[in-house]
Amino acid sequence: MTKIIILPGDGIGPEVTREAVACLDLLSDHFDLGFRFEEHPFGGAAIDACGDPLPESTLKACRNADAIFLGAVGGPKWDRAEKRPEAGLLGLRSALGLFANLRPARVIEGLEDLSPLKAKVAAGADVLVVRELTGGLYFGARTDEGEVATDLCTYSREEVERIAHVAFREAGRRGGKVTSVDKANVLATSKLWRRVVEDVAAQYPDVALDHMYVDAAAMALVAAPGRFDVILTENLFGDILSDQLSVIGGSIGLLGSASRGEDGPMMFEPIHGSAPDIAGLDIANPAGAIASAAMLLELGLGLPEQAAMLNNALEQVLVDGVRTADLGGDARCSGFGAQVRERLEARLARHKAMIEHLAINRGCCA
Ligand SMILES: NC(=O)C1=CN([C@@H]2O[C@H](COP(=O)(O)OP(=O)(O)OC[C@H]3O[C@@H](n4cnc5c(N)ncnc54)[C@H](O)[C@@H]3O)[C@@H](O)[C@H]2O)C=CC1
Ligand SMILES: CC(C)CC(=O)C(=O)O
Ligand SMILES: [Mg+2]
Repeated sequence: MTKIIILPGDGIGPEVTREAVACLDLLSDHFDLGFRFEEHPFGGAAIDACGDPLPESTLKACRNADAIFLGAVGGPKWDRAEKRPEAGLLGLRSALGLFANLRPARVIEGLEDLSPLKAKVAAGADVLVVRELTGGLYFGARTDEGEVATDLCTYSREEVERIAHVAFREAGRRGGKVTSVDKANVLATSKLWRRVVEDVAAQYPDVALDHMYVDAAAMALVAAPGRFDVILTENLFGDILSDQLSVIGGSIGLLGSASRGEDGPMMFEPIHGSAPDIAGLDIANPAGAIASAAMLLELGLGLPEQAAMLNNALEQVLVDGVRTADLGGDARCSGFGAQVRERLEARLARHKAMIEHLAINRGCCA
């Protein structure tokens, strides 16, 4: 039995999560993977249920899970809540030690028209953002004295080292290049970041390293996304740059992500938020959630064959021209999910036929 904790959250979170989990369920049935899905309150929904965005029971279930899947949290309903839904998300990432957040983005071949960039600029763009997830401004001390407020940004050598190792290892498996993004012309934390990244780079002679200031990197991402392979950056910069990067492939609704720590269960979530402006309308794009489910299969559970099947089915739906509103179409969230499962079922049927064919042949030869 494989226990997968589901945190649908708020806004479009439950809508996109439903589509992704249905894909996982289909694969579990076909391959007899024994997935058991356990849903828990989280974010605004948990505030409504018990006054806490991260209830103790939810955290306990996550700690004991094989993998965690999250929709999204937040929304205007809780803007004035004593503890906001987003505090639950930061608390969960921190409690599970999920310091590394991987956000891959690419322009799919033949789908350059989805990019707002010129086809020539977009072609071949394939970037992995490795975002530090449990340090920096989001986790520093805050003060708010009414007319003056502060947020403290802190990074230690150890925090930079461990995320840098993740980025260099990923680059070694991909295009062999890390671009470290900071603001080392101004910020002390960025100066430390750059020194430590240089030190770690010395251990990876086959991976090229360059540095960019975050403002120039934001510009280069839209001017020449093809120059990047792995972007290594801190929490705030990674949050902002990955939303920007998502548009290069078409829409924020397309991107999934994986978060991991030194050990323990990994967490998977689309990079978007709860999108209150479209919640409840069944028009959200579930592709990012489904891509996150594929990452869960591959990185969380070590099932690359099943992950590839799901990714192929997802890509085929886009190649076939099915588009949700964010991509200029009129497909529904549920309809898009159903189309992915239809393509997936066709692949599973072919897989079953192939296994039966091999079994018959083996029987003949025995
Ligand atoms: N991981 C999480 O749970 C995150 C939560 N949030 C929270 O979500 C709430 C809304 O934040 P926003 O700044 O509006 O960011 P957002 O990512 O929710 O939405 C930004 C824009 O993108 C669109 N969009 C997002 N996902 C989409 C999808 N799957 N399909 C089609 N369109 C999509 C939305 O309609 C909106 O116009 C806030 O409370 C914020 O704190 C924001 C980012 C991440
Ligand atoms: C609460 C926020 C830090 C969530 C977010 O925007 C993200 O992780 O992408
Ligand atoms: Mg974000």
